[in-house]
Amino acid sequence: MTTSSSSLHITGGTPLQGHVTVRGAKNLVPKAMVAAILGSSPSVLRNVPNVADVDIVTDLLDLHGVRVKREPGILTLDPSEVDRAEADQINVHAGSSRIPILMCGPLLHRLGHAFIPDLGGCKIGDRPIDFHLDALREMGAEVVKKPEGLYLSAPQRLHGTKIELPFPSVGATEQVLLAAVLAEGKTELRNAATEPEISDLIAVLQKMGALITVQSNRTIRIEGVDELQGYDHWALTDRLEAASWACAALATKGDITVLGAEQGPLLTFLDVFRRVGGKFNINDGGDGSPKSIRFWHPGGDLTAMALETDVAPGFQTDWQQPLVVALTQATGLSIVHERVYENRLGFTHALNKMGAQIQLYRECLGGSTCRFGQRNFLHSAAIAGPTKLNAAELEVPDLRGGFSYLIAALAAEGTSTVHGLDLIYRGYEDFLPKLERLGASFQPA
Ligand SMILES: CC(=O)N[C@H]1[C@@H](OP(=O)(O)OP(=O)(O)OC[C@H]2O[C@@H](n3ccc(=O)[nH]c3=O)[C@H](O)[C@@H]2O)O[C@H](CO)[C@@H](O)[C@@H]1O
Ligand SMILES: C=C(OP(=O)(O)O)C(=O)O
Repeated sequence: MTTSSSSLHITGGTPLQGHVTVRGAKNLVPKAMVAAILGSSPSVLRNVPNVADVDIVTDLLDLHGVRVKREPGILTLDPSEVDRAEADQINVHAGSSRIPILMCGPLLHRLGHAFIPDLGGCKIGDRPIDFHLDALREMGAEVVKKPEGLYLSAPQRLHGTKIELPFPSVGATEQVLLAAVLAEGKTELRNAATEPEISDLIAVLQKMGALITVQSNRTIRIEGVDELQGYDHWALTDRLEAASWACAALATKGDITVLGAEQGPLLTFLDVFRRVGGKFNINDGGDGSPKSIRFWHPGGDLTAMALETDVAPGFQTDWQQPLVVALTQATGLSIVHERVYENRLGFTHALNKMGAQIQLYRECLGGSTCRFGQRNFLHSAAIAGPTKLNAAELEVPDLRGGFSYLIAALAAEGTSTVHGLDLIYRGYEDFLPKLERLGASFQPA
């Protein structure tokens, strides 16, 4: 049954089987919406999922005078009357998403000033925004921090500069792109992130008329132009959601076909999935049918493995939590070294309550060192398996951790209760109807 309750009783033990459709990426769509502010004509964005960040950014754009028309899967964004919004109106969205910080460049270009509320997003580390603010200052912005949020102004047009990020941050790379495309002169960004969602944002900006050169050494060169047009763009599919369903298939001994999933952005995940013992079959749409990837557990034992999360093209940190649930069912000792966020393994305590054997370490396990090794964070895990999982009472800690608890409850024996499901709507469109169609057994708590 389908429910909008924020707590569920979930009865495990049934392999998930069937099809789910995955649409545009949570980590691209809201940013492409922000990019529309830069255009001097309307933009059209397609393959848009119903996730919370799209609602939040729709409202923020609306507050700034961007007219957003929503049809199923399609947004039309008209920025012809961009205007200032009051801090107290914007602050309705304080603490709800990470996207508002990316509005700095576009609002500075259009209005000369911007107000940015406190950011939200998953509590998986400190998540500072120093790289963002340093880059904006270097481009000529003035930033004033007040208790209610950040006030930015650019008395003159932002200007190009040379920036080197201390770490290839996704958000800071996007910040520089969105600020540099209309800046005066050239920007050189070194140590940039290269996630597929960034390539897709660059594709959006290129359609708008931006001059962006991507080099092979994490350097991006942007030559500012005087004007950008609107775009028409089909958002890339959410590779993070696709991988989550793959892990659900593996952990529940199921068989799930993810419609919309594409091989390219999932290459690294697919390699790990195969090494653990999962099977997959890729339909790249060559025969005219929709693109999809079928993921299944072939029976027999899964294989423990060591892996480290990393920036692209490495193993994406957002894949880590769902995979850990599957690794509790693998034979032997798996090692997971979380190198992107200092605090993304806390969700494993609840898995241990269910019967998993996961030990956390402050050291960098798995071969390489990272920024967190000398700083006392529990950022490596050793997972002994296979372990039978038993039902438990669970509270969703964050987006991926929450989906991981759903998987764990569906793999466990007995009926679990999962609270705080609202957080999962940040990144998983219609996840309850999808689970229902896959044969999951649940009811409102
Ligand atoms: C909305 C969105 O797209 N979220 C994604 C984005 O988050 P987000 O863009 O916030 O992640 P970043 O890549 O910026 O963060 C990576 C690391 O850099 C650090 N850092 C970042 C910025 C900064 O100014 N200072 C700083 O120290 C962070 O604390 C973190 O340890 O990329 C992450 C890494 O792929 C993903 O897990 C998130 O799903
Ligand atoms: C960490 C994530 O998202 P956000 O950056 O929006 O918190 C995520 O998608 O797993």
